[in-house]
Amino acid sequence: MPSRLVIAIDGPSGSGKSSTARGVARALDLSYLDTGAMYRAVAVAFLDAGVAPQDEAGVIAATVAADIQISLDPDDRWVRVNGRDVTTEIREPRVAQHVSAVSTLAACRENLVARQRTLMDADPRGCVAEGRDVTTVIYPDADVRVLLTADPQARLARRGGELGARVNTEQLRDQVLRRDADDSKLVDFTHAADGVHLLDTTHLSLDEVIRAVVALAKEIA
Ligand SMILES: Nc1ncnc2c1ncn2[C@@H]1O[C@H](COP(=O)(O)OP(=O)(O)O)[C@@H](O)[C@H]1O
Ligand SMILES: Nc1ccn([C@H]2C[C@H](O)[C@@H](COP(=O)(O)OP(=O)(O)O)O2)c(=O)n1
Repeated sequence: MPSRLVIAIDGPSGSGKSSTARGVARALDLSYLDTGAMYRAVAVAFLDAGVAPQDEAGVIAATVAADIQISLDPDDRWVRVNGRDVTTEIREPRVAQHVSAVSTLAACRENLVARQRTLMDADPRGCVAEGRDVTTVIYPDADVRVLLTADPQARLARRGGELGARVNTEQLRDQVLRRDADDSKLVDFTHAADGVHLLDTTHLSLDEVIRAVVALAKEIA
């Protein structure tokens, strides 16, 4: 394996990106970047500032101005925006409902992509980063690039298992299926680009998925 290793993982909601990326980072002793947490943090920032989701100029201004601090430790996840800890808040349904207002604006993506590249380069050991455009836009030169997929039913069941009684069936479908449809407007995370390994996780356990990605990393001379 190279002395510095970069692993890029993309996929739709509930495909297992975060859990897989954290497991791989632990197994290979690498830093971990949750790029989606940054989109979610910006959503909190614009909502806090009273900006309406339809106000594109307002959402862009809130993105550019957002001071985002994020942990790169797979065992200690936290994110702060404009000085406030929003680790728990970014997982709330109101954030999932409005985060696509950020992800569907090219200017917001450009701003976050530049920060994400810098964060991926911060640790000399290397990094495992996950999101929607890590394999294609943020780090197309990554040593290992993986696109995780899973049937919609499996993804709904996984996200439902996480959120439990906090959401009803309609809210769950909005969080997973509507959000994926909106999020795919500017990035393609359903087809594997050239050189990207496609891994269907529908019938795999989390451990099996982690082992498959670690094996890909170990294949590198
Ligand atoms: N292969 C898998 N089999 C079963 N459950 C999984 C698998 N991968 C992830 N999960 C579970 O599904 C939920 C969503 O996973 P997560 O990693 O947050 O997905 P994503 O980051 O793609 O939205 C978590 O509760 C996680 O433990
Ligand atoms: N690299 C990324 C990461 C996330 N996003 C967007 C798309 C998602 O709706 C939000 C939140 O991403 P997150 O990975 O937390 O979402 P899931 O956990 O997969 O449901 O951010 C993106 O557009 N590009």
